[in-house]
Amino acid sequence: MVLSAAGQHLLRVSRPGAWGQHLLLRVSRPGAWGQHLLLRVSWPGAWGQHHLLRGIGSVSTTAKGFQEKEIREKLQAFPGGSIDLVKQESGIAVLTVNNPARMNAFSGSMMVELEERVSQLEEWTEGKGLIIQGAAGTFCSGSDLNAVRAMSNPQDGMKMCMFMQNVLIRLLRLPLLSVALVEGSALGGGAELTTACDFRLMVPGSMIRFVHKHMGLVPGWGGAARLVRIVGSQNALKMLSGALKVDPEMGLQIGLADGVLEGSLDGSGANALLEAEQWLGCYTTGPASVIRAIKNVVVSGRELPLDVALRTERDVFGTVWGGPANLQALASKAKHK
Ligand SMILES: CC[C@H](C(=O)O)C(=O)SCCNC(=O)CCNC(=O)[C@H](O)C(C)(C)COP(=O)(O)OP(=O)(O)OC[C@H]1O[C@@H](n2cnc3c(N)ncnc32)[C@H](O)[C@@H]1OP(=O)(O)O
Repeated sequence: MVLSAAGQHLLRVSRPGAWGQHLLLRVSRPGAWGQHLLLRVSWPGAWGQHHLLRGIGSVSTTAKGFQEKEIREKLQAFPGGSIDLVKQESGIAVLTVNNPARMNAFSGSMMVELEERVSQLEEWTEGKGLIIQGAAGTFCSGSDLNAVRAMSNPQDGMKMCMFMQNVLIRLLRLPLLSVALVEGSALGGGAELTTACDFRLMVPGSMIRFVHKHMGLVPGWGGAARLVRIVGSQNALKMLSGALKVDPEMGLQIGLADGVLEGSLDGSGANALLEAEQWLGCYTTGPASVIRAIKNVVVSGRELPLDVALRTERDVFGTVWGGPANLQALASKAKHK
C-alpha cells in the first residue's frame, strides 16, 4: 500500500501472512541519502504476560548498513557522564541522566549505557514504576554537541538516530509506569526523552523545548511521532516549528505535562523526586502483576491494530484472571464506593 507518493517519498506497508508475523514499513527516500529505511516489527503470537512485553518491545529498526555493534563502538568513542539506575523496594526505580558538567547532555557512552539500563529494567519482574530525572537540578540538554559535531555526516547521524529510536521505544514499552521529572531544561534529545515516558511532571521554572529547528534538524529519536500522539498534530507542529519553550503552565494546557510539582526547596532536587514518587505512588499501588498488566494492555491498545490489541488484551487478562490479587479481592468482597 502506497500511503504517500508526493513524487519523492513513498511509504509502503506490507503485512505478509496473518497476525503474528511482521509489519514491514519501507520508506524510500530518493535524493538526500538515497537510502531505504526498513522497520521490521515482530509481534509474536502466543503471549504470556511476560512475553507480551518482549513481543511489543522487540522492534528492530534496521537500515541499509546499520549494524548495532558498529554504532555501539562508535558511540563508545565519545565518553563522559553516566546513566545511573536505582531499583527500590517500593517497585519504583529511579534513572538519572548524569553529566552535570554538560547540563546532562548525552555523550555516546551514555547512549550505550541507557540501552543497558533499559535491558536491566526489562528483566526486573518486580518493578512497577520508573522515574527519569537529570542530575543536579536540570533534566537533559540533548545530545552532547561535541559528539554531534564529530558525527555530523548523514550516515553516522542515521545510525545514532536508529540506535536511540530503538532504545527509547523499548523504554516507553516497559511494563512500568514511567515519569519524566523535568527540572531545569529538557532540550533537543532531552525533550525527546520526556516523550518516551508515560507521564511528564514539571517543576516551576522548568521547560521542555524541541530546539531541533534551530539546529537545522527535526527530531530523530522518535520524539516527533510520540509528541503528535501526546499533544496532537496542531500543538506538535507549533512546538517544533516555533521551537517553543513549553513551561509548566503551557505544558498542562496542551497535555504535555501531567502535573506541576512544587519543586526543589534547596536546589538539590530531592524534594522534587520525593513529590514525583508520591505522585506516581497513586498509580503504582497494588500488585506488580496487575500494574504491569495495565501498562501492557494500554501499550497494545495504543500501538497495535484493534483486532490484534483485542487479542492481546484477552491474553493479558488471562494472566491476571484467577490470580492471587483477583482471588484475594473476591474473597474480601471488596466494595468500590
Ligand atoms: C537537536 C538534535 C539533537 C538530538 O536530538 O540528538 C540534540 O539534542 S543537539 C543538542 C541540543 N541542545 C543544545 O543545543 C543545548 C545547547 N546549550 C544550551 O542551550 C545551554 O548550554 C543550556 C540552556 C543548556 C544551559 O545554559 P546555561 O547558561 O545555564 O549553562 P552553559 O551554557 O554555561 O552550559 C554549561 C556547560 O554545559 C555545556 N553544554 C550544555 N549543553 C550541552 C550539550 N548539548 N552538549 C555539550 N555541552 C553542553 C556548555 O557548553 C557549558 O560547558 P562549558 O565547558 O562550561 O562551556
